[in-house]
Amino acid sequence: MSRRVVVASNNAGKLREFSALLAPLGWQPLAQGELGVSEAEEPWPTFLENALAKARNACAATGLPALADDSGISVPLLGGAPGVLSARYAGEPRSDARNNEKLIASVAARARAESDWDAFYVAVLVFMRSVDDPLPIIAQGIWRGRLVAAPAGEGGFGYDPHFLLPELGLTAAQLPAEQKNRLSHRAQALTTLVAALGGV
Ligand SMILES: O=c1nc[nH]c2c1ncn2[C@H]1C[C@H](O)[C@@H](COP(=O)(O)OP(=O)(O)OP(=O)(O)O)O1
Ligand SMILES: [Mg+2]
Repeated sequence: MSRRVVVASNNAGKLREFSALLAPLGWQPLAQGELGVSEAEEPWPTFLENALAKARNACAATGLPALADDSGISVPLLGGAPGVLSARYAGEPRSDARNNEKLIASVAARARAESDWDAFYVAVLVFMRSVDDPLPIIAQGIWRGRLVAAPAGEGGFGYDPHFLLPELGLTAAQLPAEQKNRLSHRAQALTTLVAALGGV
């Protein structure tokens, strides 16, 4: 039996990863853009609230269960920035290239020690069965790494070319997709979410 679920995202990189992650679970992911769902506002200060807003928006528009992801990269040296503002870090129009440039310049201007380049990805996932679901399933994942000034790799999306996994010696953009999908914040959160969902 396949479970139809609207993936409440317009990010092509996330949609690609969710397709790969959900297929083996027997879920049938439908991109919200293909169903005419308009983009949700995400003005909140927490990943959780933004993910809830996205999931509820997709449920309301489609009448189907929805899975939303609000995610970002956090740098302790920068007080946790860009965090929930990761997608808009360098302002409008949104651009991964300009976001990466701003992030690396901000860290390089302040960094004194190697550990100042530490960073982690965060993903909060929300699964809602319907727009009035009183008990959405919520899960989070964290993936620790270190920023590198020189981008490397063609895979992934967003900040991946600058996100090094020190123990692998590769950036997230250099990992084969299957490996990123075993290790990432998004993959960890999805594993937790599916376990919490149980047979519901
Ligand atoms: O695995 C990742 N690899 C690289 N970058 C990543 C990753 N995961 C999140 N990120 C970055 C991209 C974006 O700058 C922000 C997410 O922002 P976020 O609002 O959740 O997504 P979005 O606006 O791109 O699409 P949408 O809201 O339609 O799902 O964090
Ligand atoms: Mg967004």
